[in-house]
Amino acid sequence: MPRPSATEPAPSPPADAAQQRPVLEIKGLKVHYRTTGGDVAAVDGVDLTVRRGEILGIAGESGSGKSTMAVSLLRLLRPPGYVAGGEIAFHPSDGPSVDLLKVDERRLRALRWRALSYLPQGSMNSMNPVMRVGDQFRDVIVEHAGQRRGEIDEMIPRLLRSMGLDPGVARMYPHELSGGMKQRVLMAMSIALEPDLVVADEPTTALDVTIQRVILQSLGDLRDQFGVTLVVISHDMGVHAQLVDRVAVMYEGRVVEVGDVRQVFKEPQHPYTRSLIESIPRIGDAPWQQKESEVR
Ligand SMILES: Nc1ncnc2c1ncn2[C@@H]1O[C@H](COP(=O)(O)OP(=O)(O)OP(=O)(O)O)[C@@H](O)[C@H]1O
Repeated sequence: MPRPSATEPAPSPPADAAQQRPVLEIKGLKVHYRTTGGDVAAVDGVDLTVRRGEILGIAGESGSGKSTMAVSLLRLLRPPGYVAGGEIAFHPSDGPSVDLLKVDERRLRALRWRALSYLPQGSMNSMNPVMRVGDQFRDVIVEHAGQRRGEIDEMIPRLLRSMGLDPGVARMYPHELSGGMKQRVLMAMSIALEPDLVVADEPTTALDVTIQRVILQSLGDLRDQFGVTLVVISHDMGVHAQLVDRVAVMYEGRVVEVGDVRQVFKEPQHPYTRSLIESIPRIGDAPWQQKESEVR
């Protein structure tokens, strides 16, 4: 095959090749915080691949670096944090690959919501209190995909229904919704523009147990119904046992173990993983045993 000349753009890979590429490849990521006592290495050389169509869990106790990694890959890291090294290759299904750490702000804005969505920790409290839910949807959709304006009124009820919410929720204000409803509204918003990847940081924290189950089910639906790839960050190993395909365990800024979730629960390789698994409260069947029994 002739090589493209310097003036000719390189041919894009065929669509099926793009589908087979991972969504995200993190290599040698280092993120530090400057403190008066010296630099803290919050993320200390992480390599991690997110495969297309999977739900990847990121586990680890508070302080292990999970959120720092999430905000870094979305380029939302604020001082005194800074990226000390590494690269994050993002491969959207309908565009060229980019290094999220180097891409310019304009391109990054174009990727947010459309290709890469983020549900930050505590995002339920980030909704605008004086705006109806439907208007908050419209804002996101119009700002990031103006040309779809005509479709919006049809899209919002469909998205709300897909997350098990009544379309009437669009007319409500955030204070009229429970925590679980708000979380589902945000999840519906996160997939409005059909992104390749959704990163959800502690999506079930601060919700009671029954609502947690509903949220986990809805997160699973995002992947099963919409084909979204998900990264779910949670300190709660029970969440990983019930939801994810693969889990990466972080400890002191490093990924100490990554693998198929059942394998990791069955035969944890790292002592830290073992201690995380042992710390799950057991009432009757343990969550990962439930998952296995559901398959049988
Ligand atoms: N603004 C900051 N200044 C200094 N150190 C920070 C700052 N933010 C986080 N850190 C440190 O970085 C490390 C990783 O924190 P990070 O919040 O990423 O962990 P986490 O696993 O997401 O925990 P949590 O779930 O509690 O947020 C911790 O040692 C934390 O103390």
